[in-house]
Amino acid sequence: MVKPSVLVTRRWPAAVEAQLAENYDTVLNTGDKPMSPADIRDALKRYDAVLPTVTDTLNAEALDVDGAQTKIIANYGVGYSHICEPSARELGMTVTNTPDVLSECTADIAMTLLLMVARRAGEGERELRSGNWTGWRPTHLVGTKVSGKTLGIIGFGRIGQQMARRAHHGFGMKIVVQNRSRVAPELLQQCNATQVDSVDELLPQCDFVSLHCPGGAANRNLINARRLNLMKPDAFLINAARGEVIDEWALIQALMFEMIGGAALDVFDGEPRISPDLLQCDNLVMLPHLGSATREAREAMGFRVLDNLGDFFAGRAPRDRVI
Ligand SMILES: NC(=O)C1=CN([C@@H]2O[C@H](COP(=O)(O)OP(=O)(O)OC[C@H]3O[C@@H](n4cnc5c(N)ncnc54)[C@H](O)[C@@H]3O)[C@@H](O)[C@H]2O)C=CC1
Ligand SMILES: O=C(O)C(=O)CO
Repeated sequence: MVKPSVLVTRRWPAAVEAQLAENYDTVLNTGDKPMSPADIRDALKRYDAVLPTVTDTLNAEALDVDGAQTKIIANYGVGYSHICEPSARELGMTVTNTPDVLSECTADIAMTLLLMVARRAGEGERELRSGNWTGWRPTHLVGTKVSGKTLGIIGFGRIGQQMARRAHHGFGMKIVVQNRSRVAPELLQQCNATQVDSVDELLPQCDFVSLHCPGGAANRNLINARRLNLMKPDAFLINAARGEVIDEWALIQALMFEMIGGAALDVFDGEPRISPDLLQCDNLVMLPHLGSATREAREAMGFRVLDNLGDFFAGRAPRDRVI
């Protein structure tokens, strides 16, 4: 029997690549170079399945293909705002993602960011490594206490709920959530959380605000200059969602003029390009999109893609179909 042809756009964990090669006629991107929209368009004409990640652009231009061969785009990652939904639908392509298996690790990174920015850990490390540490003193790098403070979570889905658990059960934080739809009372009760009706209502109440909604056009600049102004002047903003959810220039202004206490980012608009202005902000912690970067999560994401492909090519509905 002829095996379906599969293109993997980046290197994946070895165990997953081996399994893919066994099950499918697999082409790996051994150089691990990001593919251009033109490369993607070409791949959509040649392979039964294309397996992209967040670094691939599958916008309307890339999906403007005549005679596409691809029937399934099985994304390696949970966020799929880099895939143009109307175009994929028009082409009749199935799109799947990899939810759940990375929720804990991504929440761990959001909690890491929260702690780092509150306790000025990035500044401390930079000082020490540059040889400028002159020793302990009562006024040195004094940060903000985390325990018992109020955390606002925007987007109370899988990762937002994991973040709430860590913050509430680990640090005794009070949790306030804002979600696009009403959250089941039993989910709120698990963290003694309260749901508010709008982002504007949430922001002024919180010492920390953590973003866990999807990216994409609908949430671009959800946190803009006006909303940054609604935050307490000593509050911190955490983003392990997508860069475009924050108006980056407005955030730079807020940080430079100390309109908020600080920010901590795992994701950036137009990453891996980083605005030079962000690099000037001392009250900012930055990580290079590490949310799901654990051996365990990255393998599980790959095996979840394999499950989705297995279902699809056996004629079953893939469990993680999103389009
Ligand atoms: N930093 C990283 O490495 C990672 C980032 N992510 C990002 O995290 C996002 C969330 O992932 P999951 O929790 O699995 O998704 P999910 O779908 O379980 O949760 C997202 C929640 O956000 C809500 N939402 C959407 N728009 C909203 C808005 N404007 N205001 C308030 N709530 C809104 C939805 O109703 C949903 O409950 C992904 O879409 C992805 O972009 C995911 C994994 C790793
Ligand atoms: O899964 C995602 O959406 C990521 O950003 C990378 O894990």
